[in-house]
Amino acid sequence: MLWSARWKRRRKSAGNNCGTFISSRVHGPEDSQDTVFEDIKPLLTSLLDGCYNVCIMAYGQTGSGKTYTMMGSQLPGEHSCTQQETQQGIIPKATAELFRLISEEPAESHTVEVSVMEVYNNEVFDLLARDEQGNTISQRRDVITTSSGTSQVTSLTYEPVSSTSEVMQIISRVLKLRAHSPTLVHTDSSRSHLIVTLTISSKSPSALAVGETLQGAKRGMHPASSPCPSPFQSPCPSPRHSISQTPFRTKLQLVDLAGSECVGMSGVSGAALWEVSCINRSLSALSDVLGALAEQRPHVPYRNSKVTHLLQDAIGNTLKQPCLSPSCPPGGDAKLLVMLCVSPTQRFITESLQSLGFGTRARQVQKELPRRKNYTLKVK
Ligand SMILES: Nc1ncnc2c1ncn2[C@@H]1O[C@H](COP(=O)(O)OP(=O)(O)OP(=O)(O)O)[C@@H](O)[C@H]1O
Repeated sequence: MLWSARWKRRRKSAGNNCGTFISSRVHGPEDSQDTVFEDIKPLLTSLLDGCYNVCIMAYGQTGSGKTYTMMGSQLPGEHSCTQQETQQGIIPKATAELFRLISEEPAESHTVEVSVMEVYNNEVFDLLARDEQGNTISQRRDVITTSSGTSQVTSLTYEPVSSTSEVMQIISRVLKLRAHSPTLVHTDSSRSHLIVTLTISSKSPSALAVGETLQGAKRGMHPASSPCPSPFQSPCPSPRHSISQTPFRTKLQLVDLAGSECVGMSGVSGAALWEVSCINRSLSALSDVLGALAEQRPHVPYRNSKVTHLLQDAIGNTLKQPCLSPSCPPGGDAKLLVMLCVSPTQRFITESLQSLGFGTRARQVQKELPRRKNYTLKVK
């Protein structure tokens, strides 16, 4: 597991006393969206190899820049192309990179489907559901644990997509359904966790054995006999196609978490108070899960909250179909990158320290979890 911290652009200079925290990478206010994305890019190659599910999540207090980091500063269509590209966040950039990688593979070797969910007040909503007239609506769904121990959202809508613009059009359409409300800290605060999932399926693995090997060599893959590389360096060798006739599926989950919030500062009351309580409880459940993984406790409380249950596979479970490569770790892997968004102002020092504490906990997760559980987490 790896985490990066991002300081939101500050209006005026403000000191911080967070020097005792060690991070994998810290981005300052001057760092562009492109620079931030350079941390993400190497993760994406693993998706096509079928070795890993990848999850990138933004965590931080309300108003600290999670949506800006994940989505960018405006929705598609609001500005000129060039401006749009430079200010795009991780979701559009990762989607574009994924389709670029797919374009280097043999034609029609991979298909992609998108699903978009929000977790609001500890309930999961499918934002791609449609009513009888075909209009997009938000529909409540259940999360279940399958017999193989993985989590699954029942009746979730998946839309096939073949380009970045298609994905972004879908996202911009459904973002209007996401719960937002103004608080004293942030005038357009997201009140839910947003989860965009791109599911990548191999279409015809048996027909691809030769082409895949050539593409692998082109992309500089390691020989099949070498050990699986670090999750943030280069792709895992993928002899899966030539060994297995079974298509594989991997998931890229892009998560914009709702912000942690101090009720006194955000000045909410009534229904909004309930929202804050649900947000804070789910974030604390996420922290508990990381704590349990870090301490290698036999029980990890994934089911204490819908968001942890939903992200169970991404945080610590195996791929549904373990990688058959002799060089991959048994049971497959999940790769999780946590982007910590931190305010530079002294006023929010308590919240900033709390966010950095979350990152520290994420880093404490051990490299190898007990084999009995059959999963592995990578720590850098
Ligand atoms: N790195 C940055 N550079 C410039 N502007 C930024 C940056 N980060 C955030 N902002 C701006 O700060 C404001 C709050 O950011 P954003 O909406 O991303 O916060 P958030 O963490 O998602 O908040 P919430 O959890 O309440 O939804 C937005 O107007 C956004 O454009």
